[in-house]
Parts: sequence; structure tokens; C-alpha cells
Amino acid sequence: MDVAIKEICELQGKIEKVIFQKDNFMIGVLMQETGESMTFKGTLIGIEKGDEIILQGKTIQHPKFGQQLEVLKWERPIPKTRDKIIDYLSSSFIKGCGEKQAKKIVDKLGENAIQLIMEQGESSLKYVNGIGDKKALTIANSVKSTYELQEIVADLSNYGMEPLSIIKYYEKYGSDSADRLKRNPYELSREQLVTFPEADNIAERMGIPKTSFFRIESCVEFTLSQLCFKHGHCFVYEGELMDYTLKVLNQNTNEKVELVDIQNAVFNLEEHSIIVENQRVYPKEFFTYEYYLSEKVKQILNTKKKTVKEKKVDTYIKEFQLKRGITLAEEQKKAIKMALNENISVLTGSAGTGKTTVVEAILEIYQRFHPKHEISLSAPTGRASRKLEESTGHTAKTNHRLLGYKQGGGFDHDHNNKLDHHFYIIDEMSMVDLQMSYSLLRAMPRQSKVLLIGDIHQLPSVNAGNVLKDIIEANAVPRIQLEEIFRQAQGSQIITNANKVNKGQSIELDAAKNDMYFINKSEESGIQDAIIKSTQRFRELGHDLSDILVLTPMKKGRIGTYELNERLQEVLNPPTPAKTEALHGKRVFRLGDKVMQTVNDPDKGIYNGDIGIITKIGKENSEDSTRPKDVITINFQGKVTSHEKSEWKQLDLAYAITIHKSQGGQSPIVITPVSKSHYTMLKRNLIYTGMTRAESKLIMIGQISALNYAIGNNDIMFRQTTLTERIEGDTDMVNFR
Ligand SMILES: Nc1ncnc2c1ncn2[C@@H]1O[C@H](COP(=O)(O)OP(=O)(O)OP(=O)(O)O)[C@@H](O)[C@H]1O
Repeated sequence: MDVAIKEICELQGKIEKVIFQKDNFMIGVLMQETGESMTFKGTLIGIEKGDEIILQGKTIQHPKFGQQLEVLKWERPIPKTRDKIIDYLSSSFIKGCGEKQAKKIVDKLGENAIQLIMEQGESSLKYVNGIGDKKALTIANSVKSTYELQEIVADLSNYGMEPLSIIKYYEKYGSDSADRLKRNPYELSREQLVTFPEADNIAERMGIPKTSFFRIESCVEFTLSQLCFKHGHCFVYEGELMDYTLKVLNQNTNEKVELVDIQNAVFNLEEHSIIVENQRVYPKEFFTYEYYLSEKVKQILNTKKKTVKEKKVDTYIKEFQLKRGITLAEEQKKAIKMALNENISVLTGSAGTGKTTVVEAILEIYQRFHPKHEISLSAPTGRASRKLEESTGHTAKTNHRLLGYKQGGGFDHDHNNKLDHHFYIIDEMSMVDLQMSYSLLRAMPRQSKVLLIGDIHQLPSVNAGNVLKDIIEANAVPRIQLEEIFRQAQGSQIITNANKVNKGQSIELDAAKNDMYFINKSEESGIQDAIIKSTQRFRELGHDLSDILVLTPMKKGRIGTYELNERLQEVLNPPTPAKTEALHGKRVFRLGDKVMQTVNDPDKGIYNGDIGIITKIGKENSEDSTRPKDVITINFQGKVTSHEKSEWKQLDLAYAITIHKSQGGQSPIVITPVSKSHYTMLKRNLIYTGMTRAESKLIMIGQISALNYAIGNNDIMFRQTTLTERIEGDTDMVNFR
């Protein structure tokens, strides 16, 4: 849209209204000190309605909305009047200071309070009543960093650096940030705050030559992490890495980099951020994870075994069978004995082969041998751990919670602060990546007993590594694969067909049974309509919203999660005057919506992939602010949590979710498209994973030819890892705790 640029100007005033806000982009109205108001738009960080601010920018004439200020720079003026100082000190910007304390500070320091705090730090607050040393330090640091950061952002944004990346960098490097980034802007890429091409653009504006060794080193690191991320690899072969890096560096430039420059960069980076071993190049952290994980597995294997009496186990197994009214298969009994006798072992098997039943027996029998021992049950997702807890009756946690996930990264439990259980049972191991496996194993005491459970036919972990498969392939680790399928004995077509898919066979449907259907539709629009109709039909039949889940391989497109969620929200939870709504960007969250949490939030006790229903949208008072805040309240299967505006970006509508996200959970009714338009995703393990999420009804909609293509496509991307050979190799106990 054409807009006429008028002139650059500076305006000072108070944010009167926020019209639109997404991430750090804001459209709002500034009430100037002159009494005139002006609409503005731009990137403003940590600014809220009511804040005092100076805006610098271009006034433009928008054809529809009239005169506006396009913000180029913003600055928070140092407040000088008593009321403004109190407002500022008690705003959410300053940590540790409420309104009462803010008043006391102004009473003591007067109208120069902010200046004094900036100049003298925490000592300026020494004699303020009720503010101890610790609080004084928190307040002083908060005040200082607001203004220091403001200057650094203004300085560095001249080179095209985004304020948000500067802020994150500043959080780590503090006052040195500007100097460091002016010397080497590629640090932003090393810290993963921007991509290499973005850092390259910034460097170009700063006049840094294309042959700079900062650039070459940064590109080696970026290429390595990109290749590992894309394929789930733990390493890349040296030759491939160099060729790829050379291509990226010499794209669109006449200043050519030579192969020898890259060889030098690899040499310089070695031991710092990468490890080279037998012409394989690892990001340093991946090498570390593989190395320590394999050493820990060997250490546990080499610890003296504490076996149990076979006769007693047989008696206990008989008692378990009697109680459950089932006869365990021989392989199930072997699995029980393996887990009881071996220090570390693996139990695998496809859907419905009785893995959970074996876990129940193990729990019961182990407790009879060791009544005082602590057993830990865990799984990668909230949903998987809840399912495990429900079926075993034993407390189960997410792996993150077991380790004590700290907001901002890291765990409470590690090799210095070990966990204190005797037996660790970890389910859904196919989803657990290399880093998490390392963190779990390292936090276990040396004498631990470990049982890893999973189905290798499911999708592998999202992040690098193929730990379950690698451990199974290491001959040293005892393992049992359950083959007999029990769930089909109960007449389920879903499990029978899922296991057919797994073996590369076509599905067979019996019209007399009503748990699985395939609806033929050739076009995406027809598939979308059929998904909506099926969902509505289940609702009309009285099924709860939380019992129905649409699973799709992709996010984009007509039958991707974005569009399906919009349409499903429209028909399943349409707007009414009684339903409150919250707007986040273009997305509407409505009372009654089904939503998913997309990041781990251990403080709230909810995890990436947890699904809940919005039970309230409205304003709530909060401890750290004098103004009521907009809050969405969600019921995650009994756990009720409040989400402030800044946390809404962590929420997605969850009428439809991707098959990847659905792993580790199940739903009574699953509806899933199978379409040729998802060609790149049509793989056997994806279809199998989606099908096995359905507990009692599975509706597949699309082309049977697409389904058969997927069944025939067992071309699973090979992940380059060296965990198996490390476990099988000699133990290297040097430097290992
Ligand atoms: N030996 C057995 N005899 C009869 N029924 C069994 C036997 N073992 C398991 N089952 C039953 O088979 C069904 C599937 O078992 P279970 O849930 O233990 O399998 P699973 O491998 O954990 O499945 P999934 O991976 O799909 O959750 C359950 O209803 C269980 O009670």
C-alpha cells in the first residue's frame, strides 16, 4: 500500500492505548504532553499501556488510517516527578519493587531517585526502610540495565541488529555487549540469536570483509548445526561439511574464500565448539552427550548385578497372572526377569504387544523383593506420563520434572546432584533425544537399575540422536522385543491395521466393525470438508471436545493444522455474545477453545504438547503490577493454570495437531487426512504413529493410493550417530564421574 513519508520527528508522552501487539511489534496511541494524540507503529520492547516514552520516527500519511508515526527509535525518559518515579519503580520492568517500596524510595532519595540509583547502585538504597541488601541489589541492577540496555539497543540497531537479539545477548554479556558485537557481529549467530545469513547482512553493513576469519568460523558452526538439525545427525563427515560451507560462503560475492581457509577455521574451532574424530565433525555438545552417555551405560553395565531368586519370581508372576486374569506370553515373562536381574535393559515392541502390562508386573514384583526401594517412572511428555500413571497406578513424571527443569535451561539434578531412586523406568524412549538421554543417565547413581521402554517403529526424536535404536543395536545391553499382539485379540481393527502398516501390508477393513473407517476423497478441499463434518458428527453424537483429535502431517495448507484449526474453531466453538475472547496477533482464543501448550513450563506444571480447554478469559490482579492483567485460564485435564499476555505465544489451538506433536499421547477418537499433497511426509512410521494414537475410533480421510504409497515407503532418514560403537568400545573411565 502506498504511503507518503513526511518528516522525521520526536514525540514525548504516555502510551494511551495499545491497538495491536504481536511479539515486539506494537501499534498504539501516544498522548503527547501537548494534549495531542498520535498513532504510532514499530518495535518497542517491554513497553506497556501507561508508560512514559520518547518516540523518534517518520510521520507517514496512511491512505486509510491517516497520519502515523513509524517508530525508528524509542527511549524511556528518566522520570523526574514523584508520581512518575513511583509508577516506573513499581512497573513490571523493575524487579523486586512494589508500590509501597517505590514510595519509600522517593521519600528518601527525592526526585533525583533514578539518577542516584544509576550512579551509586545498591548503596543508594542502603538507608531506605524495609529494603535489605539483596533487594537493593535487585532493584539497582534492574534500573541500571533498563537504561544501559536502552543505549546499547539504540547504538547497535543502527547496524540492523534486531532489538530482541541485542537484549538476549545483553542478558548474557552485560555492559560489554556493544564492544563485543561491534568487533564480531557473528557472535549473534554463535549464540543462535540470528541465523548466519542474518549476521552476514549485519557484518556487511559494518564493512567486515567476506574473507574475515570470524565469518568463516561462524559459517562452519552454522553449517554443522544446520546439517545436524535437518537430519537428526550427531556428526557430519568433514568433506561434506567443508564443501557445504564453501558453497554458502562464496554465494553472491566476488571476495572468494578458499578451501584451505575453511580447513584453518575447522582447526581453530576444534575443542572450542566442534570435535573432529575419524573425519567426523561433531558439534562439541553432541560429542559430549554421546561420550558421557555411552560411558554411563557401560558403568551401569559393569556394576555388580543384584539378581533375584528365579523360583520366587515365578511364584510372583503366577500371582500377578491370577490377579489380572491373564496368562503372560513367554517373552513377557522373560522381559520381567530381564528387568529384575539386569542393571540396564531395554523392552521394545509395537503397539498393543503388552509393554505396559509388563511394566505393571515389574513394579509389583520388584516392590515385593525390595519394599523400601524407590522406583521412578517417567516419560518424555506430560500426556505420556499421565497415561503411564493411569495404567500402572504408580506416580509417573515427565523426564523434565524428574530432573527438576529450571526455567531458562538446565536441571537441578545432574552428575553433581544425583537423583536418589533405586530403579528408573523410562517409557516412550523413541521420543527421547540424545541430550535428554544424556541428562537422565548422568543424573542416575552408579548402582541404579534402568529399564528403557519404547517402540522403534514410531517417529524418532525431534532433535538429534537415535538413542533407543542405538542402545538396542549395542549387543552389550540386554533387550527383549515383544512380538505377540494382544490388543487385536480384543477385536480392535485399529491395532491390527497399524501393525499391518508396520510390516508394509495394506490395511483391511471389516464393515461389520465400527472402530475404523477410510473415507475416500480425492481433493484437499473435500478432505477438509469431510474432516469438519466427521468432527461435527462426533460432537452431535455426544462425544466430548477433548475426546476428538484431528492429526495431520503438516502445519501449512488446506489440511494443515493452521487452516484446520481456524475452521474447526469456527464450527465447534463459534463466537457468541457470552463467550469472551482474547486476540493474540491474528489468532483468536475463545472461551471453550481446545488449546495446546507449546513449550515446557515446569513452574506451572505443564509441558510442551499438553492439551487443555480455556475456562476463563478476563482481567486479573497480579502481584508484580498495580494494573490488572489480561489472563487466559486453562484447564489441562484437571490442572488449572493462568496465562498472561506475554505467554499467549506459547499457546496454539489444538483441534488439529501434527502427528509429530501427538506422540506419547492417545485420544479416544482420531481423524486423520492421508493425501498425496503431503507427498514428502507419506512415510510408514508417520502413518503408524498417527494410527496408534487412536484408542477407540480412527477415521482416515483421503486417497487409499496415498495410504498405500506411505505404507510402501519405509525410507526412513538414516541418522548419523556413533553411540552404538561407543557403547561397544572400550571403557574410558578417565575423567569420568
Ligand atoms: N498376556 C496377555 N494376555 C492377554 N491380554 C494381554 C496380555 N498382555 C497385555 N494384554 C492386554 O493387551 C492390551 C495391550 O497391552 P498394553 O497396554 O500393555 O500394551 P502396550 O504395548 O503398552 O500398548 P501401547 O504401546 O499401544 O500402549 C491391554 O488391554 C492388556 O491388558
